[in-house]
Amino acid sequence: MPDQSLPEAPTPATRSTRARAPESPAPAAGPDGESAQRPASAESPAKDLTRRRLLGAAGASGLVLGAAGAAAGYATAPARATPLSSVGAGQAMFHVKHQPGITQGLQARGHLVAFDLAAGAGRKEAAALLRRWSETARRLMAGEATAHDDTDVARDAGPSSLTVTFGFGNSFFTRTGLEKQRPVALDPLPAFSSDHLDATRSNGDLWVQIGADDALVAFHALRAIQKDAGSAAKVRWQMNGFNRTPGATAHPMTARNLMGQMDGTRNPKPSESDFDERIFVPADSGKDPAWMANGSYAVVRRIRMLLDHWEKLSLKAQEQVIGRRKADGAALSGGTETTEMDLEKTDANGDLVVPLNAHARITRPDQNGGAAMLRRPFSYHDGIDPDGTPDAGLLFVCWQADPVRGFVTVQRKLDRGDALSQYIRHESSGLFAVPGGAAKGEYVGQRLLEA
Ligand SMILES: C=CC1=C(C)c2cc3[nH]c(cc4nc(cc5[nH]c(cc1n2)c(C)c5CCC(=O)O)C(CCC(=O)O)=C4C)c(C)c3C=C
Ligand SMILES: [Fe+2]
Repeated sequence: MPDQSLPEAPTPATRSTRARAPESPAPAAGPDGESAQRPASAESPAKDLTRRRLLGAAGASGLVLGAAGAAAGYATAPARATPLSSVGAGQAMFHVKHQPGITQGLQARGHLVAFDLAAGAGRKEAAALLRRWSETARRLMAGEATAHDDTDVARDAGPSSLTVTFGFGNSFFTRTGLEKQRPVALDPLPAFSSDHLDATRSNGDLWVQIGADDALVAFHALRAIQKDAGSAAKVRWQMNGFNRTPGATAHPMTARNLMGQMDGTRNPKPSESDFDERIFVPADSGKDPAWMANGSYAVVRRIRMLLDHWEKLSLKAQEQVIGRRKADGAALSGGTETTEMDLEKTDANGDLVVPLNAHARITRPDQNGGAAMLRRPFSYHDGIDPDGTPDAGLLFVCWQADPVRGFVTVQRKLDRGDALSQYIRHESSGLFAVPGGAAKGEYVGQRLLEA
């Protein structure tokens, strides 16, 4: 399927009521020369530039649309004179080779939600649901209203880089009688000794990841997805997360987590030659079902950070736990954030400067038989426990072509002796098969549900 990541030039039929920014600024370079905060996009820089120009042209040519060009649902809106900011105008495409929300840069706001099919709902109801969800995702990602009963929550905000991503859990295949189509890769994750998992907040038949650079846009999408579920599926669990707001700082480009570390430095980059084979299922993997071509497997872990404990450590001790400097993310062996870590370097006493159990040492692909994953997390904060402990941490979402070769291999290693493990607690877990993007006229998962 062709890469359809470029939006079409707006026509009266496809126009949104939301105005475009005159020109979105080019993203500042991240450590890899791409923007870590905005497009860590799989689009080529040329395409991305073309897209920005297109969006810019729309603004420049006065495409500030009112009732005449309105999308359904906002048809009675008065003419809109206020152009969107570059944040509001950011737009991810729905009809793309790989579902949106995997290679895009981190978004400021995220919702993860798992659903279980209702009693009596099977393959037919699931297909109808995925069709409704896909249409809602397509519309909202384009900055349009929902097809019915839009709540108006996001009407002034533009797409704000909204992405909606859909996945299937192991139990989905039993519920729908599609056991023969269940990927082997969806076999349950092994238990790890450090797990403190809450089953009620783990797994689920269906999983939806929503991300946007505006909190109202993200909530609007969450609510629409929930309402679309109707009587076919009910929410099993739901989690809210956040990242730094785009534009808040030009440097560092790599986001920080709630422990204060720069997190994401060594993520695989779309520009690397083995990126696709590490992250996405090929058409002919020999082990995945055909409907998973161009898809990926998402491992989701709610990892609480034991911040009271962590924050008592000295800066030096914190840096030894990770093996990188807190201020600039550079390896303890020296240089800048992107300087290759020297695993052999010793100090005057002959001790390794990057300790043997440092998190950034033991998670490296070259320490794990090449295992790699694309980490795309959200931080979370769900309030403060009665004893004053913050319920905060990382909604760790990682993407890979093979979860056993990726997440499981690395987590097994971490379980055996990661310096970070005494400062975190894995509280919930999910593994989902995320099919490739829907072609025009298709819905996500159609190749599974209508095979
Ligand atoms: C099983 C996989 C991983 C879990 C779980 C995990 C949790 C976790 N990590 C941090 C902070 C950092 N992680 C960093 C690097 C890093 N972590 C993983 C995997 C898991 N992390 C990998 C594969 C890597 C990259 C290794 C490499 O290729 O070199 C870093 C260093 C900076 C960076 O490269 O991103 C930090 C910091 C936290 C806080 C956490 C749980 C809460
Ligand atoms: Fe990590």
